[in-house]
Amino acid sequence: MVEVAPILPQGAGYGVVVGIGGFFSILMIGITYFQNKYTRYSTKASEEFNTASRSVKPGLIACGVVSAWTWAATLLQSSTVAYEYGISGPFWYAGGATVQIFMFSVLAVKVKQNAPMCHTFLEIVYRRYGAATHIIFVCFALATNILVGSQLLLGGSAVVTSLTGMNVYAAVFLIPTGVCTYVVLGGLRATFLCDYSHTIIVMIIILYFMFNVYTTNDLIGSPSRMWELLQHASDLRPVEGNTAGSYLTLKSNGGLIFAVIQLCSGMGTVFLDQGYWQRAIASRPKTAVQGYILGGFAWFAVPFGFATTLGLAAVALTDNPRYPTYPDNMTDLQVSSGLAAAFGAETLLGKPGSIALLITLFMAVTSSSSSELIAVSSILTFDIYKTYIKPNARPDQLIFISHVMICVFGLVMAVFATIWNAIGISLGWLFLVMGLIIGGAVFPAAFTLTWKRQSKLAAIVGCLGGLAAGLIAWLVEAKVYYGELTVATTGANYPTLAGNMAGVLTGLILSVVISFIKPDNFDWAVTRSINVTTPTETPSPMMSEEEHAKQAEAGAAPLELPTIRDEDEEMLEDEKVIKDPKSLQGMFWTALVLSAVLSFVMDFLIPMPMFFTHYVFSKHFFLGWIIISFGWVFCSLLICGILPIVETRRFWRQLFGEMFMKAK
Ligand SMILES: NC(N)=O
Repeated sequence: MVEVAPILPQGAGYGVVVGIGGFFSILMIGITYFQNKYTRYSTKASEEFNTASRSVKPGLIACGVVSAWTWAATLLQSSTVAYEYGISGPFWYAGGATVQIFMFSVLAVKVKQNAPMCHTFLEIVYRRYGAATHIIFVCFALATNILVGSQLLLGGSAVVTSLTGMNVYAAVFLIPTGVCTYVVLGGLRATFLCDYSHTIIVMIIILYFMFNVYTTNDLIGSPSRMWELLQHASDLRPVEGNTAGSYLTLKSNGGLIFAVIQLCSGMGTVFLDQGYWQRAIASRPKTAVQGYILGGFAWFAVPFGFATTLGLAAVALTDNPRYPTYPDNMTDLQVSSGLAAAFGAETLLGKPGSIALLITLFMAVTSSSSSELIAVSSILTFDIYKTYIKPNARPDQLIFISHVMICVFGLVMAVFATIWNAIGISLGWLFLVMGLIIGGAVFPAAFTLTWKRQSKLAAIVGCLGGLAAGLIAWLVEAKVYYGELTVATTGANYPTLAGNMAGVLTGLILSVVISFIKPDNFDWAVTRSINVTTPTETPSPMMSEEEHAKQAEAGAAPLELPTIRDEDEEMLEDEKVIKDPKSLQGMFWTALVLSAVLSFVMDFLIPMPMFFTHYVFSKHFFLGWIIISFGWVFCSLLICGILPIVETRRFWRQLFGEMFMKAK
């Protein structure tokens, strides 16, 4: 696919993919051993495996959100839009996909109020609307996971292949193998711990690139030199639709179109991805909102910092003899495959840069894949197996099915990525198109949990009408505007913009109009009773006293250990909150106001004045922009790296005491 010779040997590709995957699997065995021995959360309990016992604190939730939302595309497509539109690309990539995480904080608190014991958002659909609607939503949810999962592998494998020459199909199948292993071993909680390490590594490598490019590199080395090189690139290759063709302006028509696509598509890929619901379900009730607001804030820095560095470096260095495609420009396929970042890293830093990129990309792909794997496994276990095949399944059967489904979905992701590779679908195409396929279900899904007036008819017609409108608008626009339907025309800006907007907005309009004509008046008590039909049937996420006694005989820790006492206390506190959903009403308003204000500031107040005034960044303004990007990445590192340790410091102190001093 790519004419540029790989800079690294094939062994580096296999080493990273197999070696790091193997390392994390071994780490997971260790974590699982200590979790089962020193805490009450047993990975053998299906509640713990799939919901982390609904006990995770906000720092780790924020980190998990960042990790799930950091795709290959977050690094690659953000650099592509930096390459295509200049400084506006990274801003819109980040701003256009952060607000959905902020908005999800509202759904997170609503889950705790209206369906606190659910495992998946689809269980809420089933209980509220019945089987037909449930099956439609399951199809949308699985389509979302398949599109996202295969897109992760498509982007990751393209760059691994470009950098190392590793066989692309080997990469596609080997990347999920290690992830499947560690997710099967550890379940959701242990996945959070791997998310933690992966996210920190990604952020440290982003800082490594940023410091190199903006402080020491011989080709750039300072913001002011980057500004000069971008000015020069604007003269050589002016950007159509940007003020004066400049790479240094937010007045970019292409950038703005991308922003709208990103907003619509991101709503689908957050609201319909069980991975984000799973993190809300795993949160402690009082802190779910914090987890999502902090997670959104922290995630912004990943594409913003990375693409403002490597994407812009690729623009600045395209006409440098060290650039891999020199003296040519990148081909459209290379750009669309997300190779701007790879070429930028290679030009700036040679082999060390390529290795750093390979590692950060692998971390991003594996941590978001782990989220997809356990999300789909929950859907297939609870929404298909338990709902339609074996309603009285025992916990050990549920765990077994969860394990099998993780492996099944790992294979499905790889098969779809293989298909995209074989038929010539690139990361950029898939990224722009996937939102229009799933967008119709965004608002019907959100309203299922938040709006008691949405009727069953409105939910169904909203989803299917949105899907039809999205597909029609997309294909008609491509045919009318370009005169033919090809991969190139269907992946272009205007058709994908039309499709994404039509999908999401039609779903919204149909759901609202139909619900107003004939509204439902749903009683949330019905969804609050999911999985808690009688007190004795309440599934315990913790080990029972008997289970614990059995484990204690086999060497597990006794129940009176401080770690275990604290876990019991937290569980009791959370149960009280869940029994009184009104106690979360303050959190709901906080989430609503914060997400609205932050979204407005991020996507309107900051960029629009610069867009409408056609402002081109001066050297000083660019310097300020870069300083902010550094500051933001550091803040994100604090949120994801330090906060989870601070909020669990008591646990770690007790755990080490129990492990090394045999404290009782
Ligand atoms: N997760 C995204 N949209 O990068």
